[in-house]
Amino acid sequence: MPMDRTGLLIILSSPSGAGKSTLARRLMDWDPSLRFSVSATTRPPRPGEIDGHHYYFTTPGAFRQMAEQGQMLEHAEVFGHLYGSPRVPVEAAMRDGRDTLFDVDWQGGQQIRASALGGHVVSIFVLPPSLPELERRLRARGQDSDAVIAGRMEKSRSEISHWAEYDYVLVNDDLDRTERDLRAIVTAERLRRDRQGGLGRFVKHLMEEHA
Ligand SMILES: Nc1nc2c(ncn2[C@@H]2O[C@H](COP(=O)(O)OP(=O)(O)O)[C@@H](O)[C@H]2O)c(=O)[nH]1
Ligand SMILES: Nc1ncnc2c1ncn2[C@@H]1O[C@H](COP(=O)(O)OP(=O)(O)O)[C@@H](O)[C@H]1O
Repeated sequence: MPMDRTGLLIILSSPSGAGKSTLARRLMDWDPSLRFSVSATTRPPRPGEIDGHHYYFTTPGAFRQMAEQGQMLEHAEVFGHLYGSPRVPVEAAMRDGRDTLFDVDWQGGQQIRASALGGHVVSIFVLPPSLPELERRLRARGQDSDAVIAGRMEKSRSEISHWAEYDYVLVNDDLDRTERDLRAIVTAERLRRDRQGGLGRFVKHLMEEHA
């Protein structure tokens, strides 16, 4: 008997540069059945970013229209640009029992928790080991101008101030260790979801099978 399950909603947030895109990529390599929620954004693409893979790059007008039509599960302004998670693919994944991974800021985290999707939500906040190390990583990534980096550093404190809203907080010092912790969280939360979801029916079936 297959177990009924609703896809898990996994929220990953951090100040810019703490490593959440890197961790998200590693998590997807570990489990290709995870679905990454590709966000729409009005921010211009960075070198190497692919439309439809990293983001759906769009205009403010088209973005606002999507939001007004209720096509966004959540949306927010971050660093002067609009970002949002398209609703339909998330609903489809949940129905199919596939887990969705979101790379969103704290505003997105709050809206996904509050959304009426009714699934099992787990939220993880990634902290840098220090603010100088955060800046070093932003520079090492080599994709943002000094002005953009300064803006992101300035915003890092307000993003970090939301850490306590999250179920788990990881300090991303050693990347391999953080990745292992993240996998452990996903594995444990899947088991909790099953416990709350279809497991009851499964146990009933198990007991009746040889009654
Ligand atoms: N609320 C919300 N935030 C998003 C979404 N997509 C990305 N973000 C956040 O926007 C911020 C900036 O993202 P990005 O421009 O890719 O920069 P990066 O985080 O430095 O790689 C990050 O905090 C992301 O988590 C989204 O769909 N909704
Ligand atoms: N634990 C870590 N130790 C050292 N460098 C890291 C670590 N995690 C990520 N990085 C590097 O820091 C930079 C920013 O990481 P990224 O995943 O783009 O952050 P975010 O998505 O949170 O903005 C990248 O160059 C990445 O390779």
